[in-house]
Amino acid sequence: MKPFTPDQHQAKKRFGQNFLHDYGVIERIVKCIQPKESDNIIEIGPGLGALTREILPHSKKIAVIELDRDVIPKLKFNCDRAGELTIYEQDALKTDFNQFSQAGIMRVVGNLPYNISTPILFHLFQFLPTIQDMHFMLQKEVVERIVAQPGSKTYGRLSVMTQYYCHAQMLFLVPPESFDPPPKVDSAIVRLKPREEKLAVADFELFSGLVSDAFNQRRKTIRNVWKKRISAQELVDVGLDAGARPENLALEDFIKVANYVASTR
Ligand SMILES: C[S@@+](CC[C@H](N)C(=O)[O-])C[C@H]1O[C@@H](n2cnc3c(N)ncnc32)[C@H](O)[C@@H]1O
Repeated sequence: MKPFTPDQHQAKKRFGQNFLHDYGVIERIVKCIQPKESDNIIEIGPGLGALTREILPHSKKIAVIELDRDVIPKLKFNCDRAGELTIYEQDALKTDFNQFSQAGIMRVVGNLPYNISTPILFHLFQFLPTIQDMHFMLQKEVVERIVAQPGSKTYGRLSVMTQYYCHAQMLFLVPPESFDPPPKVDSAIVRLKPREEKLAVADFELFSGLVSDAFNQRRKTIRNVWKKRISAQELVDVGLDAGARPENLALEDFIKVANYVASTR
């Protein structure tokens, strides 16, 4: 394989560019992904190809989505079999991922630009029926929020909504020195597997709205947070403590409340 030359490009802050150069970390990510020849891999933000060039020897179908057109020639230069890559020079946030599903169920990977990682996750949640799994490098705090359980400080809207869609697992931490330039934060790899069985939510908009309202006022009790939607007695009737705080409710509790409110309209 060609030597990797990540110093060939001046990183652009506005694109969240922190290029991975730690080979040990790259190898560990590839081991976690376990790419197979028949996989339909979609990489978001390949940059200079640190990950791409290590996945290419394993998989035949790789599509990459990169917003910064200046890195594309360097990405091609760094990859031994660049001709086998399908390159989309576009914004992942505006990409219709259904277009890739003709090549089979997708495996989405990427060392995401941290400034837009949450919007990218919510964008991808629209395409879950055609996604097998996702492996992302994100800011460590974001991964902690994704996998957080009720009662923890980091548990919030991102935890509930991600866990509604997916099983989430933090795989390992990555220090700033593994990147060039080093970010100001620690990073972590997360694996997201879409739930095989969709959870029974009667009205998704209502559920999502109740979750947002709850965590926008996380210090209040649920009786107060939702007083216009459901009474304290009704909360007790669905099996909840009306004096609990949103951070103490499990995903299933939010669903119970949402389905109850939906049934009373
Ligand atoms: C953190 S860097 C990772 C680069 C490379 N994968 C690596 O690990 O070294 C994020 C990459 O995402 C690209 N990017 C930023 N915003 C994007 C967007 N909206 N859509 C697609 N790619 C984007 C950046 O240009 C950059 O190449």
